[in-house]
Amino acid sequence: MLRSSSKREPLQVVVRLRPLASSETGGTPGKAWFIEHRDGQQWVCHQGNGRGSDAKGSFAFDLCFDDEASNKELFDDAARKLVQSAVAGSNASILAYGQTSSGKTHSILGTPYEPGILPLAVEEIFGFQEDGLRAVGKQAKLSYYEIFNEKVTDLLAQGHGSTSLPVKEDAGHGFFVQGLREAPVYSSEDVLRLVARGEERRRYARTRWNDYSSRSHVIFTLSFEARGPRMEAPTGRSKLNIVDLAGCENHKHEASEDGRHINRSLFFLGEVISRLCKDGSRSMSPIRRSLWHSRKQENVFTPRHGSLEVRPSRSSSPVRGVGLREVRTPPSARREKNDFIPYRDSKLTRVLRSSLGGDALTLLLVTVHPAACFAEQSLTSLRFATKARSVDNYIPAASDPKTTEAERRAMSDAQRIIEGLQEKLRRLESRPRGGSLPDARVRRIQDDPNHAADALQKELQDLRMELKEKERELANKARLLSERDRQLGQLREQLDLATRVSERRHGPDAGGGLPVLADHWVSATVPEGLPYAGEEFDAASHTWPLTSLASRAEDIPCLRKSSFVMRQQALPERSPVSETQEELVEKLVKMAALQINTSKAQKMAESKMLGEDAKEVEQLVPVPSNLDVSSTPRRADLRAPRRGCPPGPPSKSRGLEEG
Ligand SMILES: Nc1ncnc2c1ncn2[C@@H]1O[C@H](COP(=O)(O)OP(=O)(O)OP(=O)(O)O)[C@@H](O)[C@H]1O
Repeated sequence: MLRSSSKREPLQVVVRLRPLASSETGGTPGKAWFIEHRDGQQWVCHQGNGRGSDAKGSFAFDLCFDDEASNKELFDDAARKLVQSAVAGSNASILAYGQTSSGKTHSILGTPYEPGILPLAVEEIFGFQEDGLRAVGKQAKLSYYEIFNEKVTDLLAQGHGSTSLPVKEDAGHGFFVQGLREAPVYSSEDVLRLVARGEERRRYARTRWNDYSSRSHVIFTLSFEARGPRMEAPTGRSKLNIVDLAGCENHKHEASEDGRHINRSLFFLGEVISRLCKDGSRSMSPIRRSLWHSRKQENVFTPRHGSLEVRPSRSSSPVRGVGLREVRTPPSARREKNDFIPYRDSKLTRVLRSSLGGDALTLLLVTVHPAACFAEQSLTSLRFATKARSVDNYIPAASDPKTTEAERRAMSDAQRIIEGLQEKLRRLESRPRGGSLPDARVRRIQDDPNHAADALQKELQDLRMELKEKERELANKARLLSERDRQLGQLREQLDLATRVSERRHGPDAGGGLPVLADHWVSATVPEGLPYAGEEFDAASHTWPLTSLASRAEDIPCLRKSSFVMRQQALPERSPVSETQEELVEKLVKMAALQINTSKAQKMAESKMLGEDAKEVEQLVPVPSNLDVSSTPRRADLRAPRRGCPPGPPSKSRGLEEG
């Protein structure tokens, strides 16, 4: 029911073989894998090609890139459209998975001579318009963090507070990293500078197979907020995640503590993927699926060229010639048995929740090391990739204007609550009879098993009803929210209209929507020490000129000149301010205070990171929640804003003309 307005989008899986250096063959000659285009599909094939004991089979994928493919080709053919979708308003994720040294970081970050997916994506986002994202009414924020040994570290921040950040869950955001820095970015230079800074903190180490091996999962997130010309509150949000997963390692060779953590978190990732495979429909042909079911008892199945292949078992089989090449439960059976997806088992799967079975368009890039000595690990990666092809994500119909942000949020809330209840139900169903129940209940079951069974049955039924009730409640909530959105839209239209009427009355030269206000001082009760206070705020009189707001209009989207023009010279000496206008001013001042304070704080945090001015950062205080606005005209006191001045009372000598 909740997914009716979403579009099903399977995970897109692409495979890349990296070039093989002669020093890397590990004693085993040659390349083990090659790419073949056949039957309108692309295959990664093992050199053994199905013959002899070396045979590993072939795997079909959406796209395969051989060792001659460049990062640019990879980006153009596989990643560019996801990046564009993220800017347009859908969530999108690009995940790089593969064994250590298979080329994940090379594909994601690249080199100065061959930029990878990340820099190419940034170029695509900020470089396609002269005015970057502003031209399309978007603002972007960047976060960059790593998960190392189950600990989240903010790569953009410094100090103790930035390591071991908790991953929390809430109704509005789903899983999120608490306390993570989100830096506003306006150009590709901004992003790449911060990424370069983050890379200095990222954990790399020399391993047996890679001189510069990533020891952590690294997550780059660009969040986009859409804002209309007059609407200060964001009207839409989307995210682009680019994830460079740490490489899986073979325990025989690498038994380090880090390696074990990496393998464990990748195991949980594999578990989530396995549970999400509904029926393996993309990895299994109809013939194979029916054979699977008919031969369930015998368990004979090898994924090879989409056909069934019978192979002698490695282990002893009771039936000669019908061996157990792979013994697996069909995914559909697993799914029926247990609909619960274990996202909570690791931090990695929590933060990737929306990319796996969630609401993001997802590209899984699986990198393969072609050396024969890595054939087993490559095979594991290719099996993982095959499984991932049958995972479906559900993309909200972003292009449908009827699907509001509020509805989308309500839907994901509902989804989470349902998952929680399903988990509760599952636990209850799988609870061992007697053993783990409290003593009193055990006694009751022993005394009267029939009655106890009825009671448990009833408990189950109640839970199911609770689940249904919650679904209904959330659907109502979604309806209410969309109604509220509609009303908000109407109010905005009314405000628009009022502004236009005002413009007509006072003429365009009188300064747009609120001409009579420009000549007034707004007295605002703001706590002392507010970071912007020193620039435009008279701490002694607690007075803040609206003219300074107008001069900041360039920086503050809510005060863009197009929507809030003030030209003091053209205005009458004194004009009355109506109550409604007063209210409007109060709102604008509040919003401006929040905006200025936020951007200031972010800039200061950045300065602190650079170690430039730690004192100023300490002076940060919370944005005031109440601003008392009075409309007393005080033209004689008007002063022009003083950009870049240190905190303190403004100079009395400056005149209006300087504005
Ligand atoms: N497509 C490619 N073209 C040229 N060189 C490559 C390519 N892919 C990988 N390499 C080289 O192989 C080495 C290992 O690659 P990389 O560090 O990207 O592997 P990785 O999968 O990220 O490893 P780890 O998981 O250990 O971090 C690097 O020296 C890299 O430059």
